[in-house]
Amino acid sequence: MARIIQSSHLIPTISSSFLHKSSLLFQWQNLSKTSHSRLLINRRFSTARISMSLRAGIVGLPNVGKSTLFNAVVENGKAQAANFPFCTIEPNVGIVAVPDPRLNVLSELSKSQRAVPASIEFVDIAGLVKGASQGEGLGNKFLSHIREVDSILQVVRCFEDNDIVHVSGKVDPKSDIEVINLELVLSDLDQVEKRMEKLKKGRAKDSQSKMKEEAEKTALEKIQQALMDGKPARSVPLTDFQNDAVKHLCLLTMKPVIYVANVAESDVADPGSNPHVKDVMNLASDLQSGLITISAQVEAELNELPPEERIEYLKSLGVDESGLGNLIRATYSLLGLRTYFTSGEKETKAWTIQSGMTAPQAAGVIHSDFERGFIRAETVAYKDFVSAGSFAAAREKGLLRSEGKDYVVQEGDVMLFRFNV
Ligand SMILES: Nc1ncnc2c1ncn2[C@@H]1O[C@H](COP(=O)(O)OP(=O)(O)OP(=O)(O)O)[C@@H](O)[C@H]1O
Ligand SMILES: [Mg+2]
Repeated sequence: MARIIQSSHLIPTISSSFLHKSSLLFQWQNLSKTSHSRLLINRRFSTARISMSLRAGIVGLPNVGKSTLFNAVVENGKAQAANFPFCTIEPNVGIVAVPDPRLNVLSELSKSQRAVPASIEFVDIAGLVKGASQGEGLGNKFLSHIREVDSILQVVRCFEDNDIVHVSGKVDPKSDIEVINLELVLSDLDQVEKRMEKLKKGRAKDSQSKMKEEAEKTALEKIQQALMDGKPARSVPLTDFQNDAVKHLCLLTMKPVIYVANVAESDVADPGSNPHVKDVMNLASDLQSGLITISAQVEAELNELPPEERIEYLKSLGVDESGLGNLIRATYSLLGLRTYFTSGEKETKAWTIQSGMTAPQAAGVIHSDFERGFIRAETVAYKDFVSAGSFAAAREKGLLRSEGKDYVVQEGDVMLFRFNV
């Protein structure tokens, strides 16, 4: 319930008529010469679920700074994006704007009434403990929360503080990371084995489903082997078809991970000198994952200060800026996310897609109907849009391309979708 209320904050123009397709269609501008196709000038619509916002789950052992980081990101999001319909959906889910200067440039050129940045949903997940996959702690419940996110930010404690209890008695990032990763691996293994048992019954009737079942079985055998070796599912090379076949399992170790080394105030200026951070760095690189160093505590304290005192505080720590903007941008790019824009008089909007998405898939981020009925996408590169000044001018100059369903959307494309539903 809270989600839906807050969604309407995020996209204030969603009204109850959104639910009625006919009225929704009525508002789309029909610029097509054929009576069936419509040209969408993206404006007011998004799915009731906030589909442009991908979810990053903040995961880690208890007491490592997850909530401190979450609160800092969310509070800062509010402060940094006064114009952004930012919201906390539930106490532990918050939406944060992704800073992007291109948005305002496009918005000014199109004389848009408003500019809506891309966003990431951050989810603060309760601490995992050893044995979680066997139901220890709050075990399976929290593993299921991780299953729902698109990517994982694994917070690793790199600060020493005798007053703050460490569940295993001492600060040891390598062991902490291993504990978490083992729980994720064990949970996936359980899931994979249950699924393999089911697949043995071979329920597929037609040849298409049989092929899919076979692909799933082959993929699961490979994944099972990797998991038994303690390796994540994402380390297994799979074909696109196999990947698709196992997607429904939402395996935890298939999700991209960024390690967040949470350091003490005294390490902010030179985190690399902290041996715990070095350990995390080495592991992150071995595990082909990203790494961000931040002090959740400093970020939380910065939020408490009036703006003029923030600069003083940062200076006293030997740094120029807060690490949060960086964290958000890094999360966005390390997760292979890309931005495309829609730009019109009503609104200029940045949409988030996964790298490699085709034009219909990108259209589907706005609404599933646009993917289903996709015909083509009028596309212009960001810099060409800026040099021409508008879609019409870009068309006149031959900079506007008409792209079909196989077109892979490029970073910064400005797009108009033609579709037929
Ligand atoms: N970089 C840091 N330096 C010093 N103290 C920190 C730092 N980050 C967090 N803390 C402190 O660590 C304690 C635990 O933080 P927090 O509640 O955010 O942990 P958590 O991972 O959310 O724990 P739980 O799993 O129990 O929810 C708090 O007292 C917080 O102020
Ligand atoms: Mg917490």
